Amino acid sequence: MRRELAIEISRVTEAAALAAYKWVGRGDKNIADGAAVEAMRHILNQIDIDGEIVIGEGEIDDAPMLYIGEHVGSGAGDAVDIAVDPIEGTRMTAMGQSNAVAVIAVAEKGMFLKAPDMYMEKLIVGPDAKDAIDLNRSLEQNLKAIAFALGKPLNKLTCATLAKPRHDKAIKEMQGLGVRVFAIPDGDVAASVMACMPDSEVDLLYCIGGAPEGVISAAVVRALDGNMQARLLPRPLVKEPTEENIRIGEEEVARCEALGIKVKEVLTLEMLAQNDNVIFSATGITKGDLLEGVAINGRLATTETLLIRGKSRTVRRIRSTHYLDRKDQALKDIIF
Ligand SMILES: O=P(O)(O)OC[C@H]1O[C@](O)(COP(=O)(O)O)[C@@H](O)[C@@H]1O
Repeated sequence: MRRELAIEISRVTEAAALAAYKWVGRGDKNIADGAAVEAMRHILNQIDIDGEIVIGEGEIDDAPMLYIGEHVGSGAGDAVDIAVDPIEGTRMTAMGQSNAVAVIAVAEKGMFLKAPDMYMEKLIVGPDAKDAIDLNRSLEQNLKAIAFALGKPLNKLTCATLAKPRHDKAIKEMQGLGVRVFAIPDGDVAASVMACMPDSEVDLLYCIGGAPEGVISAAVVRALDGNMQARLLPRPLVKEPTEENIRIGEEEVARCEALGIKVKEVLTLEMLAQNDNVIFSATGITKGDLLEGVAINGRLATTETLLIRGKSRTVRRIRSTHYLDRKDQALKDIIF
């Protein structure tokens, strides 16, 4: 992938964040998501790539834009696979809460696992603990191995997770071992980035979240030389085993089988993102632990973007000032 593509990709998440901002705190996550999707697609189609969405907004039947299999870009240039989450934290956006981001990951063709939209158990660490994780072992064994690799006692270890009832037991267990737990309401991609960033106080991420978010996280883990292991979990193993959830679970297993993936089997980082020639871009929508949110003052908007290019392992923080009246008309129609 040509080097300049990274900068062009950062414009995609900037546009999505600006579009989402209009809907921050307005209570409708679907409208917010729709605006971010439209903005993302608009900019993607201006870029010289032969891109295919492999992690997106769903199948063609239920997602009019950025559906899985959709081709984006001018068709000229690098053939790439693209994983998008136009709003990672739709509920936070709708409720005006912190930590919502727009994210995208781009890789060479065929490098991302085409994971179905189901739950995924994820364990992520940064470079210094990359050899310490094994999802076949217990959480306690993993925490001890990570602490040992980092040369610190368990009570100096910090784990990010999602504050969901399904994690109550794990959170209690970790806290019982003395581990400090940051349980955020939503948004495990940003937390995954923090687990791998050299200047972050988060040592690991452990949670059950979305598989699409897991693949996007794998891209950034790859780029930052961390490690990740994961397991796809059918819905009844995560939610109440109601009739509906059992039916969904059976569909998920069938999807996985069709893709040649075994549910509940440990997936390594190499299976999730096959090499580190990836581009990852995230722009803050609302202010968060990782990024500043969008701020608009009259015709001026500022955004903060984290842009990571795996090949060179360059991490850029880009603070942009946008003169909104100079944007092209199609983008203005989405943003205003
Ligand atoms: O809301 P659930 O079902 O617990 O799913 C968890 C997933 O939802 C999120 O918290 C938010 O995702 P969206 O905003 O894209 O829906 C993800 O970060 C996480 O992986």
